[in-house]
Amino acid sequence: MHQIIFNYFPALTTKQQEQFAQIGDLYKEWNARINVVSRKDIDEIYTNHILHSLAIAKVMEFAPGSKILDVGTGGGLPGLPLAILYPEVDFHLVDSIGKKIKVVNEIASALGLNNVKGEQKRAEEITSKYDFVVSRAVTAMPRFVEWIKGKFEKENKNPFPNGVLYLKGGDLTEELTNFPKAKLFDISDYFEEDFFETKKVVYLDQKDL
Ligand SMILES: C[S@@+](CC[C@H](N)C(=O)[O-])C[C@H]1O[C@@H](n2cnc3c(N)ncnc32)[C@H](O)[C@@H]1O
Repeated sequence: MHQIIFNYFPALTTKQQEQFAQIGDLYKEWNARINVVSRKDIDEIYTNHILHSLAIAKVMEFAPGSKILDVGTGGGLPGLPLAILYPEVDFHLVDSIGKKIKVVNEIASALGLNNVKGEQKRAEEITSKYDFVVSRAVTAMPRFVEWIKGKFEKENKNPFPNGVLYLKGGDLTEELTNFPKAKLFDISDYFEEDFFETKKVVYLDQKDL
């Protein structure tokens, strides 16, 4: 099942391959105790959750030394798969619910990820600065932007200027009315599974928030 990750990311190191091979079982074990992904979806963990998270990496590669915030990470999505892919990038994963953060930290520790900090916190309370903010399925863009405005480093070290990379599905026309400069990337351009047919990565430059 994890083979799908190797197919789309053929340059993984042995360590990364081992981590991706392990993460599915870790999610299955933890999800039986603390619900972090829909239980009817857990058998599709590699496609619907792990590969979906990695769509962000197909849009833009994070430069080593970047600092990334994952807001409303739940059980660590998209942050944990991205942290495996980018061991030299620092990931701060926050969620307002403590038991979800327990799952994040347990999985990060079982995988030996030392570039992940999971913290129980509301997005609005964060005071640090980041190069990018990533997220999936947390809230509509206008509210999300209110939470994370002003939390960006000024200096850009990545291919795109610092900003937001948000995993979204469905019709975004209304949600993005106030963000005319948002760039939409179709995930179906990178991954052929039907699940990705209507799914997108939305990029917003922090200057346009
Ligand atoms: C539908 S879940 C998505 C979780 C994860 N991103 C995923 O895709 O599997 C939304 C998460 O956002 C969290 N959340 C909602 N409002 C938040 C806030 N203001 N600050 C931090 N987390 C928040 C919730 O606790 C919940 O875990």
